[in-house]
Order: sequence, then structure tokens, then C-alpha cells
Amino acid sequence: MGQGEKDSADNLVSPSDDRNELQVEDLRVKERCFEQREALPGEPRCVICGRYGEYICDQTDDDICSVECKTALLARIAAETKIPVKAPARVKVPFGDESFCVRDNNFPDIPSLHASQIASLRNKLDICVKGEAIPDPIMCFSSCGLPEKLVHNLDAAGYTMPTPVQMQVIPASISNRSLLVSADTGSGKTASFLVPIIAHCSRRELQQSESKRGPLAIVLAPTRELCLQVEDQAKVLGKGLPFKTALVVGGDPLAQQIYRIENGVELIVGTPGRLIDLLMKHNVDLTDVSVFVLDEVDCLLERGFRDQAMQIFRALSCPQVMMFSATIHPEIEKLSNSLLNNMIHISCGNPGKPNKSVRQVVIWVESKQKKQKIFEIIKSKQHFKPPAVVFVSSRVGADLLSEAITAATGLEVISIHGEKTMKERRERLRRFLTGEVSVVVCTGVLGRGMDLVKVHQVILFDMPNSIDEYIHQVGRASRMGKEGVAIVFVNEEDRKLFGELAQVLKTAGAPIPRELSNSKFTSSVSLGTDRKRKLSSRAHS
Ligand SMILES: Nc1ncnc2c1ncn2[C@@H]1O[C@H](COP(=O)(O)OP(=O)(O)OP(=O)(O)O)[C@@H](O)[C@H]1O
Repeated sequence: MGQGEKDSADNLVSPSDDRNELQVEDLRVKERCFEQREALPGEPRCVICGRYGEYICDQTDDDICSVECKTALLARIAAETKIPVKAPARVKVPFGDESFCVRDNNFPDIPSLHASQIASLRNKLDICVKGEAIPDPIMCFSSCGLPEKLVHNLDAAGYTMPTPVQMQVIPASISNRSLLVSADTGSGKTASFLVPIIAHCSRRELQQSESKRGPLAIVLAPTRELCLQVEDQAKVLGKGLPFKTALVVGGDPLAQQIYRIENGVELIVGTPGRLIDLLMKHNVDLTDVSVFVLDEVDCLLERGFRDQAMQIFRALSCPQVMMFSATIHPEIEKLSNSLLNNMIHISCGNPGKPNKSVRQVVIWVESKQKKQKIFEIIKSKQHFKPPAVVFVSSRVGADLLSEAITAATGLEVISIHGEKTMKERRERLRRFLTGEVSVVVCTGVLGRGMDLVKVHQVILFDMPNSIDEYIHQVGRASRMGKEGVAIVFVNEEDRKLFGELAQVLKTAGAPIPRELSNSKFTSSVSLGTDRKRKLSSRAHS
């Protein structure tokens, strides 16, 4: 046992005094939370992480599983009793220092892990990384020197432990590296970029004069609704910190947005078009913007948005760029590698596939029968699980279908799409999120990134244009591993997606409609034993 380990072991009291009966390895105090096993029924539980509370904290008498959780516990108590803990300055970590987080000056008790331990930890958490000198994942929010108020806000929001994507992205981001992150829908990517941004902004604020308050970070997202949601979450997590935000989306008056920015904000959240508009019409000082986030990067780098996103990128001076999506293809990797140096690629869970927690029920329905089918589902107590989101492919289709469902079922149904005014979109989304209305029919505006926490059922009335959009729309039925169901209508009109859809269903072990599996458009996909050779039985008869 090294000196550091001995010192920390001295501060923990084992509940069992009869140490002689223990195996030698049992005497080693667990340094890291993940080294501890789960608690068995009736055993003490760690007050921080819930694992086996093998030790008693000498300062609080609480059950605790490891030195790491003891440190987290004491940090939490310090925050609650408002003992000021000086936040460490944002440092440029020299390349080669792989364990910035665990060697944080605030937490000298926690030693670094060996490379093999880190690899096994990543393996356990389903985290894959690519790049040089990648910082170690963190196990709790308090272990990488975040401002205490931010840790408090995370706790108050119910974020007791970071999700795997947050465990890896937060330390990587704090080390100022550019990142390309792919992770499942609903896995917590938003906080993984907001936490380091808020930490960065609140620290820089301490060092800068009050008069100079140019934005420090920009988050781009493809839809107004998603921007609204990201800004809301930023406000919740940055509460009480010197951290102000501006929402820059179309449909709201530009003058108000300019006024807000002029009064000093740290973060701008916006859609590419409106942000370009604002930057062209008004002189916003972007000199201090050092963090640029592209949320739903694959969508933002598609043809419609790419020029605008690149224009904003070029207006910034060498920012740290963080890119996120549940669907990232090799072209995006190639493009980002060509734009940025020394990037880290992070992949968590099962990106590029529908979330495993969503059961996909694909039904073959001819176009003329679709309305009748959805009425049946919504009228069925067994199949209708409100609140539900119905995705369609056109704005007019959204209006017509919402009216038709109301007429057929008596339920109040609203539509949301890009032709509504911003005021209407906001108000309708509010009514849906607060439960006033239980069904919304929408176009892809709610398909990506929207955190519709209470929704566990989505109906894809029209198949989207690509399998990526399918993955995102299906993903609205589950957040943080909660179970959901996606009912999907398909017919011959969707044939261009048959191959990919059949593959996705096969991988998920979901039933494939006979018409789909027998279609010539799926013939390139091996559907295994589901495809029986018809002639074999006749040959024997
Ligand atoms: N550490 C955490 N503990 C508890 N809940 C969390 C944590 N991090 C995020 N969440 C919650 O998980 C949900 C999903 O998070 P988020 O919207 O960031 O997912 P996402 O990965 O961006 O998904 P998508 O790809 O669909 O946009 C949200 O309701 C969020 O509040």
C-alpha cells in the first residue's frame, strides 16, 4: 500500500473489527467508487452512490463505500454549509497528463488509476474513446473541481451521478479539447456540454472586469424548440452563478435578442439562420467566445445548415468545438478531423441505433388505411399510452391529422410545425409538456433532441426521410433508459428505407412485417431464420 493510500485508509473505519479473519486484499481500502460491489439486501449502503457501505466516514459517521465517495460526501457537506471552496482556475492541461480529474488539487486523496483500470472502467460503462492523452472519466460531479454552486444545482436537479457520457465528456471538455461525441438518444448529452460551459463561464467571470461581458460560449441547435430547451436547462444548472444566457431563434423579435446580448451574457443558444442574421445586422463582439457546441451535429452539417454553421465557426478565433449526436457518420468524422486538431472521439452506449429501451412495433398499413389505424390505436385502452407524439411528414398533414383525430376520438389534439408562429409553438409545447393536452401531431421539429420526459409512446404515422431521423424520432419515447414504445406505419411508399429498417429491426430483435421481409428492397439484408425456404416441406410430401 502506497503512502497516499495508507493516509486515506487511516481516515476510514471499517465496521468489522475482526480484521484478522479477512483476506489480505479485503484490507485494502477501496479508493474508487466503482471498485466497490453492490450492497446486498440488509447491508449498509453508501450514502453517496448506494453501493456497499463498507466503511464509516470518520467525520460524519455515514456509511461510505470508498475514499472517492467520502470525498464527495465531505464536498457536499461543505457546499451545504456554505464554506467557500475556491474554484480552481481553468487550466490548459499539458498533453500527456491523462488524469487531470483524479489529480485535481481539490481532491488529493484520490490517486490516479492504472491505464488497465481505466480501460476496464470504460468497458464497463460502454464508453469508447479515440484520440491522444484522453482524460480519465469521473465518477461523481464533485471530483473535477466544478464550482460548488454548480454541483449543488446538479444535485437539486436530481443529477446524483453523472451518466456515462457525462463521466467522459465533462473531464475531456474541461481539458479544453475539441470533441466529437456520439451517444444514445436520452443519455444526458445536453448536461455533458452545459456543465463544462457553466463551469468555464463562471470562472472566467471571476477574473474579468464587470464591464467586459462578451459571450464566452455559443451552442447551435437545429430547431427553435431544442434551443429553448437547452437554454432552459442552462438556466437551471447555472442558477445563482454569474452566468447569463441569450436565446437567439427566429420568430422572436431580433431587437430584444440584441438588447439582451448587449447587456452582457455568457452563453448564446441559437439556430444557425437567426444567429447569422443577428451577426450580420449587429456588431456582436465574439472575441471571447472560446467554446462552440454543435448539438445534433449531423443535422447542422447537412446541406441546409452547413454553410451557416461554418460561417459562425469561422467568425470565432480557434474555439474549442464540441459536437454531439446519436447519429454520427464517417463523413462527419472526416469533416471534423479536417477542421480541428487533436480531437477526442467519444462514443457511449449504442449510438447509430434506436434506443434499446424502446420497443419498435412496425405495422404494414396502406396509406389510405393509416387514419383509420391511428383512430383505432388512440381509441384502444390497451394500445394508447398517453402522452403520445405522432410524427408526420408535412405541415399541412400535421394540421389535418390533428383535426381528424379530434373529430374521430373527441380528444383535444394539437399540431406543432414550422409554419406556426413562435408564440403558438411555445404555447402549444407548454400545453403538451404540462399535460393539458395528451397528443401532439408534429413534423420533425420535435424529432431531435426534445426531452419529452413523460412521453413513452410515439407513433410514426409517416416514415421519416432517413433512418437517422427514424432513430431520433423513436428516441423520443425513452429518456434515461425508461421503457417506451414506438408504433411505426410502413408501406410500399417507404421502400427506399426498407433495407436499413429491416436491418435495424433485426438487430433489435423486433418483429418484421411479412410484407417488409418479403419485399425485393430488403433482399440484400440477411434476415436469418425468419425467411424460410418455402419449397423444403413440399419436397418431402
Ligand atoms: N446525471 C443525470 N442524472 C439524472 N438525470 C439526468 C442526468 N443527466 C441527464 N438527465 C436527464 O436525462 C434526460 C435526457 O437527457 P438529454 O436530453 O440531455 O439526452 P440526450 O442525450 O441529449 O438525448 P437526445 O439525443 O435525444 O437529444 C433529461 O430528462 C435529463 O434531465
